[in-house]
Amino acid sequence: MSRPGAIVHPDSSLLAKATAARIVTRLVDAQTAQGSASIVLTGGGIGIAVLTELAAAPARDAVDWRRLDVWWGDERFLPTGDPERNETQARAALLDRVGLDPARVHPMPAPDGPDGDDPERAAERYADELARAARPEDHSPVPAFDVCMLGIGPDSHVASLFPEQPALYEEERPVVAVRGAPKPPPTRISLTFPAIRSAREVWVIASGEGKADAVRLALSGAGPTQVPAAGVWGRSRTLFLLDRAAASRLPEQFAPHGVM
Ligand SMILES: O=C1O[C@H](COP(=O)(O)O)[C@@H](O)[C@H](O)[C@H]1O
Repeated sequence: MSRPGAIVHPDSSLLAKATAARIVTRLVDAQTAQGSASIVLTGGGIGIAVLTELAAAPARDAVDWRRLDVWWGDERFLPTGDPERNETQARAALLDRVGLDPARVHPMPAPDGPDGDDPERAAERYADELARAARPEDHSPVPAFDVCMLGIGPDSHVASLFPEQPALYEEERPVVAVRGAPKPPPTRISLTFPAIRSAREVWVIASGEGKADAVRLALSGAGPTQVPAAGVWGRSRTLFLLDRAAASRLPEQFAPHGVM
């Protein structure tokens, strides 16, 4: 477990650009040290904006894209190609523009996949895929992701872990089906807290004043059942990457120097 830190950028555009640059550095470092790297993507407005900036970044090809595994933190359980799927948006923003190995891109299953309209079976299938990629040294049924990116909702949800929902109590399974999500669509698939905490680095990315209360609560020692974003951390590093508006109600101990 690592204690969270907060980094504040002047606006959402610079937050997206700076996070894209941070991804390049993180993945290059991991590939240099280990030979390959892994990343968990998030959906949502700022999550996709980061991928768009990464696609446009002059340094993007410092990453060896063929030696990268791409996973998702959550997915809206909608048919393949649906514009609301996090996968569809990530492919359009970045994945279709770089030279990834298709075998190393791991979208969460869709209802037109092998398990049909059964999100519980789809979640099990994704857990199996993660287990096959985990190595003994990961000490976990999922890989020790080099970076896990997470958006955060105004209600403080991360991935598709919403306040007061059963998925928050999951201690064994790395992936669960979520039914009755308060944000559409109601049926989703999500990594659980244990899977997210297997990541070496967890980055919670937030833009806009509408996220300021959720960010404040997440960094104030709130309980993860009420404030899911308070329950995520990385093995070596936990970062809240914020724009000034999302950081406008930070607890005092996180008040940044210089940027505000
Ligand atoms: O539905 C989702 O929402 C969250 C946050 O999205 P945002 O647009 O409010 O930033 C996202 O993190 C999650 O991946 C996605 O499925």
